[in-house]
Amino acid sequence: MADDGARGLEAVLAAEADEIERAAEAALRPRRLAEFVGQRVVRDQLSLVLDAAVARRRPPDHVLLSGPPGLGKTTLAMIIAGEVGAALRLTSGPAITHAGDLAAILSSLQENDVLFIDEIHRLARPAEEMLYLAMEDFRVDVVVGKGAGATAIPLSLPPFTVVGATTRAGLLPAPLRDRFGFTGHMDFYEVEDLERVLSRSARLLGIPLEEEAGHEIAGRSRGTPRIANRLLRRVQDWAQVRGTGVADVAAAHAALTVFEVDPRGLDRLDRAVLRTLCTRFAGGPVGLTSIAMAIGEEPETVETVAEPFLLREGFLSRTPRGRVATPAAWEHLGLPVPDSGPSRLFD
Ligand SMILES: Nc1ncnc2c1ncn2[C@@H]1O[C@H](COP(=O)(O)OP(=O)(O)OP(=O)(O)O)[C@@H](O)[C@H]1O
Repeated sequence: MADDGARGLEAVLAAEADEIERAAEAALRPRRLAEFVGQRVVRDQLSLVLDAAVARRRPPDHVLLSGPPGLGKTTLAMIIAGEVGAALRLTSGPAITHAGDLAAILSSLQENDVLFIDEIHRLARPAEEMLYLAMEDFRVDVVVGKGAGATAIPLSLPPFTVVGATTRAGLLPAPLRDRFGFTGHMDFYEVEDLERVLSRSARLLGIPLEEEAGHEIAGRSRGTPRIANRLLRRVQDWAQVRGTGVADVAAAHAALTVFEVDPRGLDRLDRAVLRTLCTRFAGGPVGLTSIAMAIGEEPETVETVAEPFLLREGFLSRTPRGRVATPAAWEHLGLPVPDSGPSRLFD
């Protein structure tokens, strides 16, 4: 009982912390495309699509944004709505458990609304089918009644735009993917772009940020603006509570040490994945689920949060037989690289 109570409290505290994080994040979101840093290709493509829509006085084509978490997909959806002067409705694949939930959302849309569906790859199949009819024909069949007496009443919808976000475009069924007029592939940010994100955020947070400190934080942010902003807020905490009130390089080093973000930007989760792979599974190959279970995480968290970064940084390799730690991973953890290490990659 006491344990349940403690877990309950932990969940409440975690939810509150999440809420605070989300509010802090929202305050730092760019509102216009011109303020959106980096992702030059997607920005250019979007700007063309949006300008054309405004010129034609038509809602823009449906847009799919794909890429790892925290790169700005939600921000871009908000920007799309803002740039064309439309209202934004937000939902997500996991929130729509029945086709009826989606029918309710669709039938309440106003002309030109932008409907943002986060994690669109997690929509249930019946909802997915309803969505592509709505996207193509601006129509939804509302089912009235139950069993043999049920009838589908077609309801026309006003023109609207779907912005779908996915961390895994490959999981989207082709018929749904094909309904999007444009897919923006978002990639990790360069350090220089993150430095620009940080200096903008520091201005908004009212904390003086020294250039060298900005460079240090950006280098440890795993190519991800969400992480850059989060680390900046921790550096701000340190600077204001234990430092001089300025986010200088000493504050950056000290705060990032306290929060266990190492010089290559690996955090606890990344290191847990690598350490488990090296010490419990002898460097692999090993399946994703085994790694996730060994560290008490969801396979999806390991796959979408830690793995893309570890792959990109050359710490991990994916083979048909499972994940393998590269020599760089052993070295980073300060472990001797096993002789057979490199050759196992090519088993
Ligand atoms: N290009 C950018 N310029 C400035 N800030 C950015 C940029 N991209 C993202 N951010 C900031 O990073 C944070 C996370 O962005 P956002 O929520 O849009 O990411 P996301 O890709 O939708 O993530 P998820 O898929 O996990 O919801 C926001 O606070 C936003 O202000």
